[in-house]
Amino acid sequence: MSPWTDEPVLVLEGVSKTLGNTRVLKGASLSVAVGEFVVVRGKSGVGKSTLARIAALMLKPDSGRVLFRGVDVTGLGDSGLSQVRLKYIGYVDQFFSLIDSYTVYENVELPLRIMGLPEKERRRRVADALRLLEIEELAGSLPGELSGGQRQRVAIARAIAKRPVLLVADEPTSNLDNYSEALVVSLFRRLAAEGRVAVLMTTTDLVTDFPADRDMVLLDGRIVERAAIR
Ligand SMILES: Nc1ncnc2c1ncn2[C@@H]1O[C@H](COP(=O)(O)OP(=O)(O)OP(=O)(O)O)[C@@H](O)[C@H]1O
Repeated sequence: MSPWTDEPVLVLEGVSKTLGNTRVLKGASLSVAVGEFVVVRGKSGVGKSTLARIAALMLKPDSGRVLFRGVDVTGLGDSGLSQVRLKYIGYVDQFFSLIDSYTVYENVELPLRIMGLPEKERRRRVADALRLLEIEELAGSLPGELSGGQRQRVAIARAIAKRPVLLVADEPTSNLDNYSEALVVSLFRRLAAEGRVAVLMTTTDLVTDFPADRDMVLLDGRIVERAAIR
């Protein structure tokens, strides 16, 4: 049995965050366990990226607790947090953050190098991730040669190649055509269902039905069940 079967991977408890003069999060709470695919919807500017960055341990809340695999990580220093991120978290940000001088293959491989994986394992994981995102033919291309949607799929491939325990994807479908959006969403659903990962996805899409275990909305700094406001 997996050591964290019953324990949510990530718990946000009453998390608040002010950026500039804006109180973006006002006691937001959420939990995600391995096997779960959780969607957080919200209009532009409501704080989805702020929430995603806190969930990916990229940003600390002003108050509230962040538990990762049962441990309160709010007090951890930068190097402790970056160790946890490197080992356990895949994060897809809104800007893709690809390295322009690296090929698609090299971009997806980079975190695996930093993790210290042997070359054969790196090759296997990169090939798997590129295949799952249907971008094998782009392996030798540079990011500058790709469309926005292709770059987004590369960023998702890079995050899943790490085989993270927690995958945080901030608006990962915003640049995708309908086909690619369905591909990505069903991939998240499948990876979670296979019990390999806890997936947290944000989206500005308030309409589409996603195959999520929990469908939440970020509203006025808090997270509520979508069903409760329909
Ligand atoms: N560094 C910052 N300094 C001041 N205000 C900020 C900063 N970053 C974000 N904000 C503000 O915080 C609020 C939430 O931003 P955030 O990026 O989390 O929203 P979002 O829901 O992800 O938006 P979008 O869907 O447009 O990406 C916005 O009002 C934004 O203007």
